[in-house]
Amino acid sequence: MNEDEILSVGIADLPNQRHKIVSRNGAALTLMLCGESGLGKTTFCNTLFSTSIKPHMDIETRRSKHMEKSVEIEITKAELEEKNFHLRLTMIDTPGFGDFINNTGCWESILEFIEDQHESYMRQDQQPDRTKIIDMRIHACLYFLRPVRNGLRPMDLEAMKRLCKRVNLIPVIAKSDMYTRRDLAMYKTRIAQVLDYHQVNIYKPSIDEGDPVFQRQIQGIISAMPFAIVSSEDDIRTTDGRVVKGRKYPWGIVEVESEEHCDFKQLRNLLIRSCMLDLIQRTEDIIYEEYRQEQMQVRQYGEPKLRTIDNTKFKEEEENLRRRFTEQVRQEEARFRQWEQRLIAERDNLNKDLEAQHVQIKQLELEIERLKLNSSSRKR
Ligand SMILES: Nc1nc2c(ncn2[C@@H]2O[C@H](COP(=O)(O)OP(=O)(O)OP(=O)(O)O)[C@@H](O)[C@H]2O)c(=O)[nH]1
Repeated sequence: MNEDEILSVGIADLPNQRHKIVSRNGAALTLMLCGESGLGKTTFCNTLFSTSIKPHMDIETRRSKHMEKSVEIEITKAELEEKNFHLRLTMIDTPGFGDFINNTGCWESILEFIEDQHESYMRQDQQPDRTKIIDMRIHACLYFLRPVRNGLRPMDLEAMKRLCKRVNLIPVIAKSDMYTRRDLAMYKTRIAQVLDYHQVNIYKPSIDEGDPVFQRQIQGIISAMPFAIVSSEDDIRTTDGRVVKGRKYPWGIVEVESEEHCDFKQLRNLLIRSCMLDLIQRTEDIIYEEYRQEQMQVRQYGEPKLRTIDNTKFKEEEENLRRRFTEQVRQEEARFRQWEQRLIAERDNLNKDLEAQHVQIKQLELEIERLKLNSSSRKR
């Protein structure tokens, strides 16, 4: 054995062994895309992995989905490989989210889906055989925002308040090439302030104490939050001859990967480079654990989850149904009362007729009696 071989045995080689195991096994990453239709979720997904993972929705389907007025869950799976590292990717899209005039409670079905994945894992974990566990717990939810003057739309704030408790939440300002630099800086500050004020706990990568290069990278990612991104699946040739992913305008080219133009690169670093493991570990060790502990406090081991009727949409429907039912009962009662009064009036009329006929009969009887008396007195 030479000196190098001796050094590569034992504790000092643990990181290499770990690296080999992780490379061999690969990783499974589940990402959720949330945000109203047309904000560029599909384009982002395809730009992120430089391949057409998700097909674009055609206009007709998009229109019919709008008519259905429901939030759907759409799952796309893909296997990616880079430098012998396998990534089993699951993308979860939420078509219909925030697309209607009344968006009250539209986050409920998404929240329920996220919780169902924790629940499903917990139940499988309680089984004797845990070799075939299907784990669909979501490691990060990218929330696509369309900023407004005061930062966030109330619906986005309400949705994020709830989602941040169950998933690593990453707010993203979509289509940032639509805003001027000054507006974008203002939106970023306001969104951060609003989220902070309302204690919306968005994902912040943990800073590794040891490695200064890694620390700088993470600092860069944190300072870019909330990310303002531009996505594009098109290759554009720049004036200096480079071919880049970008969007071409009469006034110039927006390069997706340029840190001068947007934060796409920082977000990509976070998701699939520097912080992928942190996202997965935080989901398993903190978010899932919190869910498990909460559930274990309110139910017995193995007992099914209690479905509380706190779905705002259901509550609204229930309230409408109750109102309609009360109104119908009120109308039926009024109709019945009218009918009853008509019957009473008819009965009174009949009684009056009867009375009149009775009087007539009595008069006729008296007449007969009188005639009988007259005829008998005449005979005598
Ligand atoms: N200006 C600009 N346009 C973008 C950007 N990203 C996507 N788009 C365009 O926006 C349109 C909608 O993009 P999609 O990716 O289909 O949006 P989506 O959120 O997936 O929409 P749904 O499929 O309806 O949920 C397309 O024409 C894209 O080319 C961006 O960063 N900037």
